[in-house]
Amino acid sequence: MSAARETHIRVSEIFGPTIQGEGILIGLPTVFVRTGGCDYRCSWCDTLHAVDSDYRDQWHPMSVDDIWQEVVRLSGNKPLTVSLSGGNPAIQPLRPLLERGHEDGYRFALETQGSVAKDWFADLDVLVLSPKPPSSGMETDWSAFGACLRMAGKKPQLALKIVIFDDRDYLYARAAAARYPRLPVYLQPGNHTPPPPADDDAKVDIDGIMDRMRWLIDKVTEDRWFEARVLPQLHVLLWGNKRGV
Ligand SMILES: C[S@@+](CC[C@H](N)C(=O)[O-])C[C@H]1O[C@@H](n2cnc3c(N)ncnc32)[C@H](O)[C@@H]1O
Ligand SMILES: Nc1nc2[nH]cc(C(=O)O)c2c(=O)[nH]1
Ligand code: SF4
Ligand SMILES: [Mg+2]
Repeated sequence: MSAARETHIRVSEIFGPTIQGEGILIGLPTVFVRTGGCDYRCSWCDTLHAVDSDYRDQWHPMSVDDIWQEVVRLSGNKPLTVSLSGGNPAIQPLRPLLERGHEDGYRFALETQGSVAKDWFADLDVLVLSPKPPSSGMETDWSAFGACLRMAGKKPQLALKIVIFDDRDYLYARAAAARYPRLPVYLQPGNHTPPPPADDDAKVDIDGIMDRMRWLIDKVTEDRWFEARVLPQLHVLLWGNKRGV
C-alpha cells in the first residue's frame, strides 16, 4: 500500500468554499480542512470544537483519499488554495495530503502556533505562524518556533499573525515581530466571545471587536509601526462564530 493510502489524518471538519477570513490570504476563496486536537489551550480559543477532548467523538480519522475526494467535490474539481487549520494541524501527518493535492494543481496554506515543527512544512505554499500572546495563557517556546521557520525553508510564503486583546499582547507582538524583521506581520484584534461550539448562533461582540480594531490602529500609527497590517476576522464580522464558514 502507498504511504498516502496508509496515512490517516484526524479531521474535525471539511468545509467550503468560503473566503479566507484572516491574515495574508484574506478574501481568497478556499476550502478548509480542520484537523482535530491541539497541544495548546488558549483561554480565548474560538475553535474549541477542534481542541477540547470533549469533542473528540466528532473527530474522525480519515484517509488521504477520502479527504481529497471531499476537497475535490467541494471545489468542483477546480484547483484552489486549501486552508489547513485546527486545532494544531502540525501534529497531523499531512505530507501525503500535500503530495496528493499538488498533483492536482491545488495549493496549501497552513496555520499553526509554531509549537511543533515538521519537515513537510517545506512543501507548503503558505505557512502562517501565529505565536500566542500573554492573554492566551500560553508560553511561546521560541526555539520550537525557530525550528518551524527552518523547516519551512525557502518555498512557502511566510507570515506572522498575532491576536491582540490588550497592551501586554501588543508589546508581545512588537517583540515577536522584532525577532523576525523579514516576516510580514498581521495583527488581529481578539474576539472575546467564543461561544460554546454547540451554540452556533451565539451573538458575537462586534462592537468589542471594532473598538479593539480602532484601538489597535491607533497604537500602530502612534508607534509609527508602518510594516504591520491590522485586519479583523472578516468571517466573524460576516457570520459570527458559526462553524463551517
Ligand atoms: C483556531 S486557530 C487554529 C490554528 C492554530 N492552532 C493557531 O492557533 O494558529 C486559527 C487562528 O485563529 C486565531 N484565534 C483563535 N481564537 C481567536 C479569538 N478568540 N479571537 C481572534 N483570533 C482567534 C488564532 O490565534 C489563529 O491565528
Ligand atoms: N472563513 C474562515 N476563515 C478563517 N481563517 C482562519 C480560520 C480558522 O478557524 O482557523 C477561519 C475560519 O474558520 N473561517
Ligand atoms: S493554538 Fe490555535 S487551536 Fe490551539 S487552543 Fe490556541 S487558538 Fe485554539
Ligand atoms: Mg476560526
